[in-house]
Amino acid sequence: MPDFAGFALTCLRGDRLVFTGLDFHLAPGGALVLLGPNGSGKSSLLRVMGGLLKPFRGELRWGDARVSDDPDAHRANVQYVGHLDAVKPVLSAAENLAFWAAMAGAADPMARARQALDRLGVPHIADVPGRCLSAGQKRRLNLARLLAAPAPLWLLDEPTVALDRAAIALFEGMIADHRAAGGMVALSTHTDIATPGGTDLHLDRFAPDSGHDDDDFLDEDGEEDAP
Ligand SMILES: Nc1ncnc2c1ncn2[C@@H]1O[C@H](COP(=O)(O)OP(=O)(O)OP(=O)(O)O)[C@@H](O)[C@H]1O
Repeated sequence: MPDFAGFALTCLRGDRLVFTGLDFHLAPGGALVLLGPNGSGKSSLLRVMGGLLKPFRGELRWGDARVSDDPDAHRANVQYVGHLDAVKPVLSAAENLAFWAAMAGAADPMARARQALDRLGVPHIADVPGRCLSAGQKRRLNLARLLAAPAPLWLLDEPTVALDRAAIALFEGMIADHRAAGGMVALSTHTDIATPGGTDLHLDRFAPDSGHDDDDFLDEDGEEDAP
């Protein structure tokens, strides 16, 4: 499994410089915990890492390859679970997951979906339509996507929001297993999530300081890059 790293990353959203000069490195089995106050850029960095948002400056590398040379190949290495739930309301929980498993090329998507729901402790929601799921059940369903449609790099934006304690424990076990198999994870959180041996990355340390001439950035491209 290759390393994943970012160098001298600068992120601009709208007309706001969010972070600048940010480096990170993830080795196989590694975990990066993104910390910082509201608005410090945790979600933005996860989107940059996933190729959903182009960095204004800097570059990402997957092993020796520059991510910007083949963004589609990079997206195939990533499973991103964000704030907005991706649950289709008319499909059952299992059908929602089977869709993702099929997209990932699973031979038997429905079997994979049911296994993933079992692992998340919610086999009983398999036939429940997405619109009838509770917030925590939806979150478990989204996290089950990590198992139903596996990828080496997990990018997780506040993954434990709405989860009860039992679900958080299950989820921590999933992360440990993923890392033990050489997978990598970057996650943002405002709470404690057990990631033994993980590295904390404090986004507020990369906030543009008062010495920056922000006009240097805004003159070139004041707009946010499209995904
Ligand atoms: N779609 C967008 N367009 C323009 N600006 C945005 C957009 N999304 C976020 N921003 C801005 O980017 C900055 C960083 O936001 P981001 O969501 O990355 O922070 P965060 O650390 O994840 O915050 P929180 O802890 O509240 O989730 C904020 O100033 C925010 O207003």
